[in-house]
Amino acid sequence: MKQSNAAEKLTADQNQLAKHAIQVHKFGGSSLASAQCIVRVVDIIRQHCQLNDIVVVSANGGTTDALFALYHQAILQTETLEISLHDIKSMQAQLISELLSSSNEKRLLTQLDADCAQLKKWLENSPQQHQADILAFGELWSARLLSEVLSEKVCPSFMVDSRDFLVIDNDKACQVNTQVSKTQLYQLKQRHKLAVITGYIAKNSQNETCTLGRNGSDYSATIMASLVGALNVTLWTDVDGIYSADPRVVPSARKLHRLPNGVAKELGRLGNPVLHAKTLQPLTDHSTHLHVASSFDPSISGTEIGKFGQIAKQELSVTFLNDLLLAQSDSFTGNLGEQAQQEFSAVCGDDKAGFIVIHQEQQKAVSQWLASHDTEVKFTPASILATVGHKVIHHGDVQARFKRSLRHSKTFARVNSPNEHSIMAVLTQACTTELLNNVHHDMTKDARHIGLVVAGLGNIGERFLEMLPAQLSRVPALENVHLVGLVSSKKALFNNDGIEVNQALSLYQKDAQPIDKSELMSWLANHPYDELVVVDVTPSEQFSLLYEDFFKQGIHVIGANKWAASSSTDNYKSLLASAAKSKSLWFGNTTVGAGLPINYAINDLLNSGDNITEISGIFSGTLSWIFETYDGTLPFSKLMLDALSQGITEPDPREDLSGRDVQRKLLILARAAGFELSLADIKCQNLVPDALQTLSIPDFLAAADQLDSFFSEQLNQAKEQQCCIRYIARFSVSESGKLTAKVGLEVLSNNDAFANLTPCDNIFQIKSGWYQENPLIIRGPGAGRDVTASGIHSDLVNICQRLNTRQSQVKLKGID
Ligand SMILES: NC(=O)C1=CN([C@@H]2O[C@H](COP(=O)(O)OP(=O)(O)OC[C@H]3O[C@@H](n4cnc5c(N)ncnc54)[C@H](O)[C@@H]3O)[C@@H](O)[C@H]2O)C=CC1
Ligand SMILES: N[C@@H](CC=O)C(=O)O
Repeated sequence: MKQSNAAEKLTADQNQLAKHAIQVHKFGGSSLASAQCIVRVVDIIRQHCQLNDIVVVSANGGTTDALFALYHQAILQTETLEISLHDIKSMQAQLISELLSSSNEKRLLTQLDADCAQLKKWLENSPQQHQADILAFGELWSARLLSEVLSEKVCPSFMVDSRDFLVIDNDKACQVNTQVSKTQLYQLKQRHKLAVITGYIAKNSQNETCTLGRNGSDYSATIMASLVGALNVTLWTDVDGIYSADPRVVPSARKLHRLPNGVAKELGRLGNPVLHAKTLQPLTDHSTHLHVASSFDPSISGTEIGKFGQIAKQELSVTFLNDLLLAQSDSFTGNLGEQAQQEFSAVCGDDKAGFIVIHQEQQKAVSQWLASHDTEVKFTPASILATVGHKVIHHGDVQARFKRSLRHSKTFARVNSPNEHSIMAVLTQACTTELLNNVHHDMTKDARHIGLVVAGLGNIGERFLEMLPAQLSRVPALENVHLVGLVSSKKALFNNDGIEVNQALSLYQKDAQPIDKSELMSWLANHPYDELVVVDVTPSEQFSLLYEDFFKQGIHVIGANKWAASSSTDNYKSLLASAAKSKSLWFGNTTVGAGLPINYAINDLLNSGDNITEISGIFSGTLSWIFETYDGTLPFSKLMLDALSQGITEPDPREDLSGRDVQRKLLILARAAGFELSLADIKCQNLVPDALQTLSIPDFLAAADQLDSFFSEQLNQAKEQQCCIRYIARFSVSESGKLTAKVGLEVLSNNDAFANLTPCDNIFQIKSGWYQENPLIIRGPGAGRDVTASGIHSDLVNICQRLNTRQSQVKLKGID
């Protein structure tokens, strides 16, 4: 969940901090089914509630079913009534005893005795008259117990029987008398205490108990939210969100992290197992957000329902309703047809073709209605299969895809819903699992939405962003990638609805806000995407220290930054282990050789069973460019400044001249080849004189001519032997397993393979079991804006291809 606003155990006087923006938390029966579940709920309340909030509860799991069974036994006057009553009482008594201290336990057991005596009386004497009163005990017991446990363990709490304030004017349509209910609720509220209120039950205008129908507690929660103007309602349940299809039937269904209100309502109407048709009704007038979250694993972000921008509006889902009736009659055409659709809240209908689709239990009412119009009707068993999405009926491509996905099925008709959020196929046979899976696949392409955050908006980051719009529009694997974050060392811009890629940098300049590490991590931890990829194009060690946290959150990383991959052996191993544990992907092909596929080649040899014995070459684009160009005509320092202005050096060129950058690259490759070593194991020749090593970057650049005499001397000596100077990296492993690694300036014959590169090119020479006599050579541009940014794009495509084929993990009832 987004916030952790823990309610400490506070006395009344300490409660000045109680916040005013009320949230409603509703816990379903499965979340309260056992003492263990209730302890989990208490923990959630401790983490997520404050004293002004409202907690709404269903009956403890299984209790409403047991009360229904009691009621039916009472009607049938079966002999098992006594035993069943005893069972239900024992279950409650056990929960009380397991959860409460002895004095409160005694008090609640006495109340339970009294309740059960009353229950018995009603069951024996007048069950039909008291059906709702009988069912109401479930919520009553659940609320009473939870509020006692909270008072003992978390904060002062009190229980409210919703029949003391919630008035339903019309039993059938469950119309709330808002004015009366609101006034009475405010009278009942106690300052500085957390209210635990019964869901599912209310009273009618005759002051009798009534129920809000199956799953009515969700409806109770949203009614209460609308009465108190709550900002958020969280439905804590046994699933971790709403999926693009029922995940028990469609394994490739993916979680919908954000659903626009209208779409959620339509899903509820058309059979979504989590959302119920009435739940969203009370929330139409103001901007309350609804969350669906798992009480079995509150750390998983669930589904948020509310007002969202473009990306959330792109989501498509598929749902179905079986056991319906197709009713065809002349009376269902024209105005009368429209009237019939409204009268029976038809699932769908067509007033030109003359049919409506209704629930089976409405058959009698429909027949009677038609009899009064003296028309005939034909009823046929039917089902509907629908694709649901924001204003989906207006999307020609979705219409065409839906039609195509149904090409092998016998479809009676296709109908657009009047609210514009669904296209329904009416079938005269049941919708099968196979059909649902096929249509889901065709409609959603089992697509996963991938959020992209770019950190580091300098030389390479800027070029990466310039290339991004064209990449997104032409590479199929990037179809569902959304740029959602831009981060520099001081500021960040985040937008869950996506940052317009064509204006990314100007939007960043205009809207970015200062950010610290904890704000950054909090945003990243709460992103609403199936997957999040962070591209690290900073040169920052600080930023690389966040990788561990990224991996713990399941975030994927593409790094051009070399710090993490060349950090200490312990840290490197721990990063690999964290990434593996949370299935995070970590790509860093551009850390060595920019866009050249050197890391891929090494991985491939290793994965194919080859043994690498030697890696050597020129690994620095900067040093390649400088030494290939340096013939004594221009001073060395002039060439270095030139390389800096071309964007091929590190932000501080001393990283290159000191050999550190090459040392890191050699370490990265040796590790990729399967060897365990650290930077200290690689001898490094530093070409920066001591006097220049500690200067600021501007001071170093101003004093760069102090480099010249050393290099001119080295060059002249080499020339005398018909040779040249190059900065070379060498790694080798002997037959006995001894590792040797060094980077430094070497004098090479002018004919050497490393001596004749195009300036700025890198060359990598690999010897292995398979490439012994004739080594594998990879050569090409190894630094620069274009090649590095395109190398990062290549990593992004690779990551997205892998992520797109991943199945989402459905969590039901907290089972891993
Ligand atoms: N220039 C090249 O040819 C290649 C560069 N790289 C690597 O790419 C990375 C970026 O290089 P350039 O773009 O040339 O550097 P740059 O200095 O032009 O840009 C770096 C950007 O990172 C930002 N930054 C610094 N610390 C940060 C932090 N803690 N959090 C967020 N942002 C931060 C800076 O504000 C700046 O916008 C470096 O790690 C470099 O080693 C890798 C391969 C080739
Ligand atoms: N300065 C580096 C840039 C890439 O890592 C180089 O020249 O290779």
